[in-house]
Amino acid sequence: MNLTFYKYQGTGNDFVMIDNRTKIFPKNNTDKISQICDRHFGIGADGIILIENDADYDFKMIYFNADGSQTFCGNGGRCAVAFAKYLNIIKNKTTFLAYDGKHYAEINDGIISLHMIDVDEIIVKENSVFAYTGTQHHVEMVDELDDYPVFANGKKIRYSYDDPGSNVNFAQQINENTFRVRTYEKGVEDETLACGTGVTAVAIAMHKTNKTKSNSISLPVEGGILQVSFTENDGVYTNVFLKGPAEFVFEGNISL
Ligand SMILES: N[C@H](CCC[C@H](N)C(=O)O)C(=O)O
Repeated sequence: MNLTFYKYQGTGNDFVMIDNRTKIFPKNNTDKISQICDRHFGIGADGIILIENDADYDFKMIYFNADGSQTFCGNGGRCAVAFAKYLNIIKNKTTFLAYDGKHYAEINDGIISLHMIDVDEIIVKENSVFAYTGTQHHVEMVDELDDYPVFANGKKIRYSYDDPGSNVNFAQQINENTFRVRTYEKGVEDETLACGTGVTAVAIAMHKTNKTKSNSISLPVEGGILQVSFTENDGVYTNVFLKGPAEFVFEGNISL
C-alpha cells in the first residue's frame, strides 16, 4: 500500500509525519517503524508522528521513537501542530491529545507555543536532577559542551535508570537565563539536535536548583534555539510553555 508522508523538523529534531485519520498505519510493526526512521535504509528521522481523529480534541498525536517505543515528544508536538494546520484540521490555536494527556498550542508568526504538562515530579540529586516533562529526563551541568562525550556518557546514564530508562541532558550555563543543552535520547539511542521535553526539564531543573531566578529561559541547542517559560508555586511548575519553530522539509511516498 502506498502512503504519503511529510518530513518536518523542530530545531533539528526531525520526524516523519503521517495523516493517519483513516487508520492505515501498521502501529504494531516495530520493524517497519525502525526501517522508516533508518537514515540509510529508510527515510531517516528521530521518530514517527501519526495524526488521528479524536472525539474530544482537535486531533490525537501518536509519537513513536525510532525503536518503536511510544512517549510524548515536545518538538514533535510542535511539528504536529504545524502539520495539523497544513491539513486544515486547525487554524492557529488548538487543543490536542497526546501520550501524556491534553495540550494547548498556538501558532504566532511561525513560532509554535506548546503548553506542556505541569511538572511536579522533580528529584534533586547530588550532581543531577530528574524530571518528568511528558517523558523521563536526567539533567546534569557540564562546564564546556563543545567537546563533551554526549553519546558515551549519555548512553551510560540512560541505561543506569530502571526500565524504560531516561533521556539524558547535559547543560552549560551561558548567562542568567540562558542554558545550552545537548541531549542523548532514549528510543533514538543517540544524540539528537534538540529535545523539547529535554530543554523543558533543563529549564525547570536550573530554576529548581537556583541557577536562575528567571521564569523565561532561552535554550540554544545543536539545531537552533528553544524557549521555555513557566510559573512556579511551592515547587510545582505550571503554565509551562515550549516555544520554537517547526518546519516542513519535504513530502514523499512510501510503500507499506
Ligand atoms: N525529542 C522529544 C523527546 C522524545 C522523548 C523520547 N526519546 C523518549 O522519551 O523516549 C522531544 O522533543 O521532547
